[in-house]
Amino acid sequence: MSRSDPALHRIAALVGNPNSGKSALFNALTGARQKIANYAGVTVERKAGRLALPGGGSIELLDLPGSYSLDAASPDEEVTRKVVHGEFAGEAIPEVLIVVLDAANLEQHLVFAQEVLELGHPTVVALNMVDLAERDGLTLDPAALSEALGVPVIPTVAVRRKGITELAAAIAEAKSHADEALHSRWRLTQPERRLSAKHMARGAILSKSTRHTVENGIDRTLLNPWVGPVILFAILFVIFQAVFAWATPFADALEGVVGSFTGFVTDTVPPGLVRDFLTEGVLAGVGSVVVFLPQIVILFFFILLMEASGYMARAAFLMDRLMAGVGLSGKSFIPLLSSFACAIPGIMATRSISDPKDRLTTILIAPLMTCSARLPVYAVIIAAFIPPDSVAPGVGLQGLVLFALYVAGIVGAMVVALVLRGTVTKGAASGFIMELPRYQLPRIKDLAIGLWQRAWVFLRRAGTIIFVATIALWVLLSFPKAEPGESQMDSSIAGHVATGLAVVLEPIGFNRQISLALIPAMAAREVAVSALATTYAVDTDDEDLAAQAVTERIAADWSLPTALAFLAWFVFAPQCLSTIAVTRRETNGWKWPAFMVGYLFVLAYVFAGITYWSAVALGL
Ligand SMILES: Nc1nc2c(ncn2[C@@H]2O[C@H](COP(=O)(O)OP(=O)(O)OP(=O)(O)O)[C@@H](O)[C@H]2O)c(=O)[nH]1
Ligand SMILES: [Mg+2]
Repeated sequence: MSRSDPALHRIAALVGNPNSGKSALFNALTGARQKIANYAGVTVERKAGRLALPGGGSIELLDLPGSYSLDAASPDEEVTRKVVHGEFAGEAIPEVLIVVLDAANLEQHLVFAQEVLELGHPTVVALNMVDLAERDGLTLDPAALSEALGVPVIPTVAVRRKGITELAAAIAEAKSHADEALHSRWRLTQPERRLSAKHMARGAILSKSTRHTVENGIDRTLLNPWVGPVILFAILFVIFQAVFAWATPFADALEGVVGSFTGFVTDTVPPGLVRDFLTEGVLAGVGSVVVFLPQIVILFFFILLMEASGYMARAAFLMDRLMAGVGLSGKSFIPLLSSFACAIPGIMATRSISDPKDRLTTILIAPLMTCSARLPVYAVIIAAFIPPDSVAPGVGLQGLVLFALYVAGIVGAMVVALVLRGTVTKGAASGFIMELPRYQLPRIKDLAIGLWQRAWVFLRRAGTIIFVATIALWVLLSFPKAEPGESQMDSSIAGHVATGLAVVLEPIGFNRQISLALIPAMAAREVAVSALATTYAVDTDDEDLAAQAVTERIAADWSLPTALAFLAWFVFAPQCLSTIAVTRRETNGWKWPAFMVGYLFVLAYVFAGITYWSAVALGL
């Protein structure tokens, strides 16, 4: 299709990275004269408007979706590529391209700008958001940039209509050259574009404030390919140490409170069903979960701190390389990171991943990230079996084991991703460019609100889903009542179920208490802890023994290989129904949730088994 085909409209198009301000410029240039339709065959919006040119005449202006590259990755980018190449039927090649740059992120935005310029169309560059660049302490030199790019560069502030007239004039000027022959430029490779973007950005920046220089210096260290990951690893290590070291006094205090409640109920309520319900069901069960509140709060304190300070985006940037190694992009990092809180928001966050196979892979591995519901389970076993020793000054063994469990989940996820990308979700990895926010001192108030919200979510779970699941288990454990001389556990309904399950679970070292705890834990993982507490409380007639914390009962009752196998199980097992439900919703069917549950159970069983038998063989 020829550019001078008179049957077609003469058009100009706004292109640029996402969030550079294309739509804002589009609105400023066209005012209310807009038409919104869809591109043929795709759901991407075609936003067009009429731009009156200074000196008479007008041209149709297109607002294209943001893209990072003309090698289309997402449906949005595909539209941009087709439009600038004139591949859409009934759509002319744009006579003028307006490349929109974010002046505050110049280096990054210049990469795509060069790719557009290589097409050789008449082009104008809008250096947008100069107000934000100034706020960041950057003074830019549009003339130098224009020299380097070989096209006019117009500084603009779209939201304040600054530079709009100048931009329209430059578009009119470029349009008058539109009938000259195309002359494509030398094509660069992506790394070459990056390098020259760096030089051009440097040349266009006249001065920087000290703040900008300091931040760049910090980034040079934190984002250094060798030093950066070491620092990230060290930070995570400190976090997991703190989860144990700082929480202990608070957890002990909470345990004391639960203990005195139990004492109070035992003293005041006459023996019988009501007392058993309160002590064995409510206090032993729900109380055993609530004592983990300090650890949850400490973990989220650090996560919120990393988010608010701007470090989290840097961590994602560092992870991008690692992710590329297993066939995923850095885009998967944020969903996977959210999964450390809970897989449900994590899986929902995968909607931002454009490549469907990337997205599916990310959904399938999200449950392997250690969600906060697993923390109580890990913590209770670690407290029971791992002595609170120091392996080095300031390095506690318990924190180290917890750290190892988190790492095991991550490594597991990466290996699974690698396997999936080579088999069920085969395909090439897509590229990823991310904007790094500025560093900020976190505000105490925001942190406090964030922590309060997390703590409240946890307590609400304890009061609802965990409470209900624990009480249901208590009922199943308490009836029918045992004959004198029989154990309550053996005669109860739950006991019979456990005996049935033991056939499958005994080979991997699980005892009957564990078999029983795993079923209600499908509702929420923390229930495993409350279920164990209730099971042990029901299973004894000895008041003193019943009042003991679940940690002590487990320490006395389980072998170390069993405890380790239980931990290994929880690293992999798909232990919560809500995750399965959200996977069904996000993948539109039962196929992928079924696949996910299947592979996770197999991994959990195999790894728990391997752990158990290795530990037994080592004589632990
Ligand atoms: N301060 C400032 N903000 C701007 C400027 N131009 C745009 N913005 C804001 O930047 C944000 C992104 O602008 P959009 O116009 O939506 O960006 P876009 O390039 O169309 O983004 P996509 O359509 O996602 O590719 C909006 O919140 C705008 O209000 C500017 O010159 N200065
Ligand atoms: Mg837009």
